[in-house]
Amino acid sequence: MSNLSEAYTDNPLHLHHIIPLDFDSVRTVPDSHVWPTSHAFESDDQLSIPTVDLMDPDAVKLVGHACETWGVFQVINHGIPLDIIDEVESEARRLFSLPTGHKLKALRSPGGATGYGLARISPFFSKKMWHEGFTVMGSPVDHARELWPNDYQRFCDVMEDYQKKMKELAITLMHLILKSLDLSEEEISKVVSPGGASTALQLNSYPFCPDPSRVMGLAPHTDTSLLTILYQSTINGLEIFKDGVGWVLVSPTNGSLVVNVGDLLHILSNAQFPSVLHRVVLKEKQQRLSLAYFYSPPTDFHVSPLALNPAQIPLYRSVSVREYIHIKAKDVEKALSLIRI
Ligand SMILES: C=C1C[C@]23C[C@@]1(O)CC[C@H]2[C@@]12CCC[C@@](C)(C(=O)O1)[C@H]2[C@@H]3C(=O)O
Ligand SMILES: O=C(O)CCC(=O)C(=O)O
Ligand SMILES: [Fe+2]
Repeated sequence: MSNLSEAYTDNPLHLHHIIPLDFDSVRTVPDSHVWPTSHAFESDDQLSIPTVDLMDPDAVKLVGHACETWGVFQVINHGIPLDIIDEVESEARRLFSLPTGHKLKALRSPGGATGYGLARISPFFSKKMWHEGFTVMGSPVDHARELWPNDYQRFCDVMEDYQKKMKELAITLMHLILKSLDLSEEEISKVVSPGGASTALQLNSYPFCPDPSRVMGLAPHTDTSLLTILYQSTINGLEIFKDGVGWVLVSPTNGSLVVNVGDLLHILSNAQFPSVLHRVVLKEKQQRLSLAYFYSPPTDFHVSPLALNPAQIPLYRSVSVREYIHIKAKDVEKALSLIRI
């Protein structure tokens, strides 16, 4: 067993942690979705995460500094044509605007990884999130056929093309990031190779909400990946947690993509590049969409701290991607500390 989808089969979820609310029919927020209001919902909307121009000759240094100090940055001049992003967004809108009963035809199965449903972290929170997602790993044809038996090709073509482009960008970014850690080309090519990677594309929708200040779009979490490349359409909502500051809003900027450090890069960099805690709050009643692309090594790859100088001790034991997914499925909050030496 070595693909990402199979890595999730041993940790099946209960259906009530997969099936989203029937958002079409609710007029008020049900108690199951009301989160305690506290100062924690406040965020700093003045500070901004760094922006890195990928054409900048100093990109290696800039990317390294951003990973070290923020764990997240925006990229511009990333080479992803904006019309391709628009097409994915429009196909995602087509999917999420189907009636709830219809979307359930493509429901993620309890031991499955792909299809329509709640975020995987749902079981760890007592309140439900105001969110619905659709996970794609490679070809989405099986689920697309369930949704549109006679009209699934365009959705598949657009999703596959986007994943190809995202993979190229993820590889470019990984080279820059690992170079900034002073890894040799040989070491880099062990971690990053075009043929060998585990990847997933997550379409996120935060539906229209009658009372946005009482709900949580996506609860605070770190991503499991090496890195995640996120496109957020025009609506605010993404916040990252910065030590000493608190929650910082990441406003969408036209044409830029948000890159964040995931747990696997945290381990690989021996915590020099910490994975960033982030969440989505609803700032407006209107529906918000985002597209998250997760890039990781193959599931049988062992991740351990690299590029240590003689004075440094490894903070984490070696762990395969597959094992780390299992550990995180059991305890999302403690996963990193459970492999700490
Ligand atoms: C590859 C993946 C990362 C992810 C689990 C998944 O199989 C596909 C969905 C991803 C997502 C998106 C929302 C937040 C998150 C924590 C979750 O519950 O599902 C991430 C997962 C992750 O990074 O572990
Ligand atoms: O919707 C967003 O802006 C963030 C989504 C996210 O964090 C994720 O899919 O892991
Ligand atoms: Fe995330």
